[in-house]
Amino acid sequence: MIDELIGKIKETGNPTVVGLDPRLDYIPAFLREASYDRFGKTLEGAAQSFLDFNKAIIDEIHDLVPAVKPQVAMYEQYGAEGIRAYIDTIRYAKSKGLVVIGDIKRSDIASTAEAYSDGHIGQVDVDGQAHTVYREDFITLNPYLGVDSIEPYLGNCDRFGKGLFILVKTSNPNSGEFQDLLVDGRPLYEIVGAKVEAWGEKLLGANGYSSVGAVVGATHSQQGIELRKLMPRTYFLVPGYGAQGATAEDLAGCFNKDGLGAIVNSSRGIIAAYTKKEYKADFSEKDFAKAARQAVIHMRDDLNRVL
Ligand SMILES: O=C(O)c1cc(=O)[nH]c(=O)n1[C@@H]1O[C@H](COP(=O)(O)O)[C@@H](O)[C@H]1O
Repeated sequence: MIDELIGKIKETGNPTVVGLDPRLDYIPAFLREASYDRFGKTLEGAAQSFLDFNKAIIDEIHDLVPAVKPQVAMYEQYGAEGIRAYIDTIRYAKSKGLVVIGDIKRSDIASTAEAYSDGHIGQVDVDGQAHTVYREDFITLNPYLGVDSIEPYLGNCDRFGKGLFILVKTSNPNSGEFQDLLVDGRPLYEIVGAKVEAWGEKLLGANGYSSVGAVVGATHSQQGIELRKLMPRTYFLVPGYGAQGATAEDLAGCFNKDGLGAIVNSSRGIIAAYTKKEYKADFSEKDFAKAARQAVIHMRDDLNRVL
């Protein structure tokens, strides 16, 4: 799967991932009202407004970016209806040629991980009848339980041509609480990074990168530089640009000299761009998706400036 992602990055000349993290707060009122007219102020009403919002944004950005990253929590909180919107968002994004990174951050013992893995990136069996369910291309994982908790996903990556992004150094302010602890004189995130690089060795693609990637927060620029050296074959998913305060300069060290090696996510900074003062003058609420397109162009140019 990493080669498909790299192909799309080269085709668009853009390492930007649009994070599809919808919240009712920034679904434009006209979209929410249209959905409530059909379904009332119900879970279905919320979920339908998310799907309408995502589709409009995907229509505007699919030619500009390689990938989208729906964050499952935003959908899951609305129950079955929310999950339906998550699945329908994945289907729609893929129908437009986008690579889909399902941000599900799962972690459990192997027998349970197998169920997550089969549902998201493999297939499930119903008495001899195989079904593919969520169909993300990549998913995010938490490695805290160790290699046996990751193996069920590695197997499905190989079998179904999928990929992973595994948390190594996260973008949040307290990520150092555990991740920076020194173990035999080495920070834990480095030990995890070396493991992720090793886990990916069997899934190397034609471009020399593995389908087993790492999440490395843009907010920790020095660690990004160190991890880039330590993990030459691992692609980085880099969140934290924009709404969390990281700049293009902060994350430049996550890339290799050839401009590959990392994709950078922005969620609120793109999908809620129309609410921000720098876009308000040019884009009304009705033009929220066009504002998102403009924000993607701005981010693409900003990233390419430092590559
Ligand atoms: O795995 C992630 O994508 C992730 C890891 C991390 O360390 N930090 C982080 O912010 N994320 C996700 O990236 C997105 C960031 O959203 P914005 O801050 O709105 O751009 C959210 O979906 C987070 O869940």
